[in-house]
Amino acid sequence: MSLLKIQNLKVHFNARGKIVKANNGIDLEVRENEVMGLIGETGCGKTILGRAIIRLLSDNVEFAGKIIYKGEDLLCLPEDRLRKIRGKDIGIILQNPSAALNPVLSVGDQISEIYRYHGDMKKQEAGIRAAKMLEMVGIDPKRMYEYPHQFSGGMKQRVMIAMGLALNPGLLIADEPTKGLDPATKDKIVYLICELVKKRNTSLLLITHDLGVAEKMCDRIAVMYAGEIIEIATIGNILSHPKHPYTQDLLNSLPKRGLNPTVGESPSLSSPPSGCSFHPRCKCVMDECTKKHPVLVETEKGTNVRCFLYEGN
Ligand SMILES: Nc1ncnc2c1ncn2[C@@H]1O[C@H](COP(=O)(O)OP(=O)(O)OP(=O)(O)O)[C@@H](O)[C@H]1O
Ligand code: NI
Repeated sequence: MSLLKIQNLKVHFNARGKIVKANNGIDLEVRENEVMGLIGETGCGKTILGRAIIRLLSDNVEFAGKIIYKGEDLLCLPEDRLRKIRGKDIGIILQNPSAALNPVLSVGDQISEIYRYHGDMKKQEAGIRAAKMLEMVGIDPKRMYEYPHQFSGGMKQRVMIAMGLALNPGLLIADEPTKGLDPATKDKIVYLICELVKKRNTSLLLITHDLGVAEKMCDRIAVMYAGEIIEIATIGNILSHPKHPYTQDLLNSLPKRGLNPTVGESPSLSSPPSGCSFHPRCKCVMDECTKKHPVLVETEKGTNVRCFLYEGN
């Protein structure tokens, strides 16, 4: 069953007269109880997509398309309705917990605030709930009176997870939840998120650079390039039969496969190359790739690819 269905989503910024097409025609579905990974190199539009779902973006932005959550188009909702959905139905763990946490509020108060705002709870009751959430993410509830600067990177990330899941959302969006953590802490955080979303029947949209993390956590993967999705498949198929030349390059850039990153620079989102945005860097480039824009086509059940190598097959 589909929980979130994004249809032809366009998120364009007007940045000093230039139109930055950060998301340019995204089609993506997240099913119930599914972990969907979103991968792609820096600047390709992953964070913007995560934030667009709950419209947590700057004012210089224009949207088009649909973001259907449980049958309702979030793009049509007024701000006050959306504010109630944020956190309650859709939780988000923002990139960089140090910036996302309030330095002058204790971690307990930051979690309590969520319950007081959404659940209309009294201070004491909200405090009890906050302590339970801390315990759930493996933090001694006695530490609820401490401030973010007293916590390590991994602990701050645990607090973010507690906040993201506090109201038991149907969907959790986690933006680079393991970034900057050492390998052992990373593994623990990955394990914790996986365990919690399974236990609570929460779907997860996981944004990550790290294919190793995606491999451990995801059921399916959507690969983004220059504001578009260029391949969607199960994690098994992505790892064993990557179809798009860019996905193949991404896999080859894994340390265990020789660490060969894609040559060339990622394209400008305000003036992308003609035809397929990836053609200037593509090892399989053909004549038509420079002229026509490929569409996302199903190559086999459950695998969709945006590449002329597979069109017409
Ligand atoms: N407010 C804004 N105005 C103009 N352009 C923006 C704005 N916010 C983001 N962008 C542009 O949108 C593009 C996508 O950014 P985004 O943060 O989604 O990338 P990302 O894939 O999450 O990268 P990373 O992996 O580094 O986090 C970038 O080129 C960025 O410069
Ligand atoms: Ni990002």
